[in-house]
Amino acid sequence: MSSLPNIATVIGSGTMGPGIAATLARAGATVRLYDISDEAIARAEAAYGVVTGVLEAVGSPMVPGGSVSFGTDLDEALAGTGLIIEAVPEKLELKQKVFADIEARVGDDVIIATNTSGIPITTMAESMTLPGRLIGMHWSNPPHLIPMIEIIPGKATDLALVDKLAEIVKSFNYVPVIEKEIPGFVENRVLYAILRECMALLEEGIVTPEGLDACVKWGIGYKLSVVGPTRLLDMAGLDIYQAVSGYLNKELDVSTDTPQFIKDKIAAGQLGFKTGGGMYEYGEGDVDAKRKEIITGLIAARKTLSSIPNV
Ligand SMILES: NC(=O)C1=CN([C@@H]2O[C@H](COP(=O)(O)OP(=O)(O)OC[C@H]3O[C@@H](n4cnc5c(N)ncnc54)[C@H](O)[C@@H]3O)[C@@H](O)[C@H]2O)C=CC1
Ligand SMILES: Cc1ncc(C(=O)O)c(C(=O)O)c1O
Repeated sequence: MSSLPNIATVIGSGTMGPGIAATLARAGATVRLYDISDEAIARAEAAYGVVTGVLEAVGSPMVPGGSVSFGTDLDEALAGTGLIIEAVPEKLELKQKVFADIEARVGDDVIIATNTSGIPITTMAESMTLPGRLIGMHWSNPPHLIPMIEIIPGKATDLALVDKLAEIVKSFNYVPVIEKEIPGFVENRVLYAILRECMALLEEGIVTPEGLDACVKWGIGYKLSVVGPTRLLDMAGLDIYQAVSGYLNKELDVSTDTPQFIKDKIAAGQLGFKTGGGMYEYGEGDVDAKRKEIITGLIAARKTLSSIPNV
């Protein structure tokens, strides 16, 4: 019998919600996708169609009986649910308010998971009536394509939940990675270490954005998609790592704030795809074309990576 509850609820239907909901539905769950905004729900219904096409394209197995419904009624969204995944904006007070609204409506045994990118679970749970039921469940974007989920218990989390959630994640063929709590968790700590150095190299004019993307994609991304960083050290030689890290680590960027040029872009309304310009400029139709290219590339890469041994 699947460990995935029959009914699951996703709270927040923005960038992450539709892909999470579709993944759970594909595994057989009746999923309710809830948002406070009618516009967000309308966008999510459209996004769900696209996501379903992507899941077909990667050959994601479909367990009969799964479905997604969309709505702005919280009572309806939570009725009979066994698993709630919160995916509202990354603001502590907002998330705590959402947890209070949920706890007032569901039984004590319902799991509440948060897709926070890195706010400590312990801090979020402080305002809860039953803090033991909150657990971090960090999906990576796009959530219907990246088959890995970080599981992070806070100090108060009931430890039985860790194994239970890991089984749920395995039930839809994703890899659960169980971690100790630390700000940013593991994935974003590694990603943000890379991004910090990348932004410093751009700011200092060491490399162009095109050059940086090519270097990181082929020199680092391609390799690391096949061999993880620990195995990579064995491949390179620990002596080489010692020799290079001995002079290089002290040269790496250690700034603690967001780079000024990024702040300037944000102040000028340049947020990336969502505003038609960011690190790159996009003309008419370019954003849609780039999004398609990225999804097509991720589908092809996932198929290939799934067919080779896990080294
Ligand atoms: N965007 C990304 O690449 C990733 C985001 N995350 C995390 O997932 C969470 C959600 O992120 P996104 O989907 O990007 O955010 P988003 O801003 O795209 O969507 C959030 C949605 O929540 C809705 N919302 C706001 N208040 C609400 C409430 N009280 N009840 C229900 N819905 C409410 C908004 O209307 C919006 O549709 C954040 O914690 C974020 O840090 C995690 C992994 C990747
Ligand atoms: C830039 C960036 N920041 C955060 C996240 C996240 O995992 O929360 C992602 C992502 O890809 O998932 C990201 O790209």
